[in-house]
Amino acid sequence: MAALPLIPGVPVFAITLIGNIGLAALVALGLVLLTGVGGMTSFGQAAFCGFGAYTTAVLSTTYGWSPWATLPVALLVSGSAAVVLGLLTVRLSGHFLPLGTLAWGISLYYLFGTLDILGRHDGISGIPPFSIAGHDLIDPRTVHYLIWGLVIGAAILTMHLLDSRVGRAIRALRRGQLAGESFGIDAARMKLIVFVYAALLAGLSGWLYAHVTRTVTQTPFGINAGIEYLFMAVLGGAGQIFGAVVGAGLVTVLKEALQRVLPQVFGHGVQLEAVVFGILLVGLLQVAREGVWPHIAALWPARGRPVPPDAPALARRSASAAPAEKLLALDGAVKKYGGLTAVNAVSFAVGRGEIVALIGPNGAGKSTTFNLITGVTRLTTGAVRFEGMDIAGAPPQEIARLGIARTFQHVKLNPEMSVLENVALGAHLRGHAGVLSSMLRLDRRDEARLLAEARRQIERVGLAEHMLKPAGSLALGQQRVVEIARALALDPVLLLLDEPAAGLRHKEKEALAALLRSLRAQGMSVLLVEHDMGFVMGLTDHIVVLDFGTKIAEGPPAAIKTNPQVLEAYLGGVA
Ligand SMILES: Nc1ncnc2c1ncn2[C@@H]1O[C@H](COP(=O)(O)OP(=O)(O)OP(=O)(O)O)[C@@H](O)[C@H]1O
Repeated sequence: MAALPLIPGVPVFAITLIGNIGLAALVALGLVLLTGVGGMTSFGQAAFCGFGAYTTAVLSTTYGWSPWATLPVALLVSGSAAVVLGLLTVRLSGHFLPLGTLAWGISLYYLFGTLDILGRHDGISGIPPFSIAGHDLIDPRTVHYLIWGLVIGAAILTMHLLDSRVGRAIRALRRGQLAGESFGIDAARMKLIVFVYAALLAGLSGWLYAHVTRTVTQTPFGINAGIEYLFMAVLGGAGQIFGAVVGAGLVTVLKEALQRVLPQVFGHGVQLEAVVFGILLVGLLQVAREGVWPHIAALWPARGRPVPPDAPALARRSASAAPAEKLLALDGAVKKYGGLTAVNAVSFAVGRGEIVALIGPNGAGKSTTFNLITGVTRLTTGAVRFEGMDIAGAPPQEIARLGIARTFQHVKLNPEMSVLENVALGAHLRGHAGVLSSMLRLDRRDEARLLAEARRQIERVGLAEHMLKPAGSLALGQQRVVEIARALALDPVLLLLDEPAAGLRHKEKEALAALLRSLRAQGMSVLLVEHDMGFVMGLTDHIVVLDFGTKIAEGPPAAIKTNPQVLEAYLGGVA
């Protein structure tokens, strides 16, 4: 890219077109993060370009500021607008989220064309060009370096961000919030961060655009442009950083080519560009659903990550403040769903260094009880105490912070992320790196310790050979074990395992039981839901039996085995 303007014979028109690709790529890059990685669809991204462009246009024409000096203000305005709109929008889910972005995208477009200070429909012209030491950067060949320098810089910073503690948290959002929240990730905050980040890139693009074209009107900041940017991100390969550049290139070149070729074929009276453009894009997406970039990337061998080297261990949780208390105690816990009582006045306790099983037939209320403990569902009445503290009503992030880690009945890993990265997500609360330090690569020591911890936990559960594979490529039983490693990476005091042995072979079950015994010997407590009675009876210290939401028995395995009520209700006479 850098050499392009130096190559003799490359026409200025081509350089200008490539500059436009760069401008679009900046916006698409934000969308890659927002939509492709974070799973939030935005049609309104062009409006943030508008904030950047109009801010610098007003400051540099009306107030005579230098274009360079307006950059921080342009970013501040775009970023502040994103905070306000993000607070309103990112909490929406499903189709409400894109509809919300459409709504403010349209509103802002009309606002830009209505305000006197922004020149109404005529916009603002006479914007000064960039200049360095008295030399104006008017020639597309020189502006080229500025545009592409910023695109490449933004791509590198974004790449760093994605490959970090914060990046893992952002990537985890796409598969639903619960798994991330259960490991202390504040999903609402993460979404807002991504939203603002994408808006800043769009604002940067708008700022550049204003001083490159030197005229700003509302047209490039409307919904049409917003849709086009989204197309670029999706077509290039949503979620792929270089996809943004490829998508921006494809859409910009295709539009340009159609505008040149079609009038020659069909005459100037027929405007078919939009129709043909639409058909071509839909066709391309049919062929390459994941976008174009993965197909390009497949042309050369993937560079695998190495197994992370050893690093100093992360700090461990300090000992409990109230060791005399039972670790976990449910006291008359009730959960009603309308007329159905899923959990009916259930009380039981888990002591320190104890393995307790919660058993019962399907629909007995076991998972609901788990959800009450982990803050996923709110109690109707009753209490849940952890180390003597009432934790009923605390959100999952807070529960994780206290040292309660869980696995899920329906595995909630990010299948595209490696086993290592999934497990590292479990150690999120034990790291400290934020957005800026991640982008600037100042997080490497923190990151090395998180990855080394993830590696240790993966080795501990016996999955070392699968460490670098995508989690989705493992057998379901192994994925459950990955979830256990992820839970262990939190450095928990209490481990909640929802059907950990489901899908495991006999040998794997034995290994799992040995692991849980060794955790118990180290003082960890485990509460597990399990249908495999052989596994439960041989492992646990105490069993709680639920039926139709009510506790019908509890005691040591030997007593439960022969309890007539349990045999009647749960084992149905099998034993
Ligand atoms: N969100 C919900 N809304 C309405 N009813 C629910 C909800 N979640 C659970 N239930 C009902 O509560 C009861 C207990 O369900 P729960 O999933 O806790 O049982 P379980 O013992 O975990 O069963 P399984 O072994 O099949 O997972 C069931 O009747 C279920 O249909």
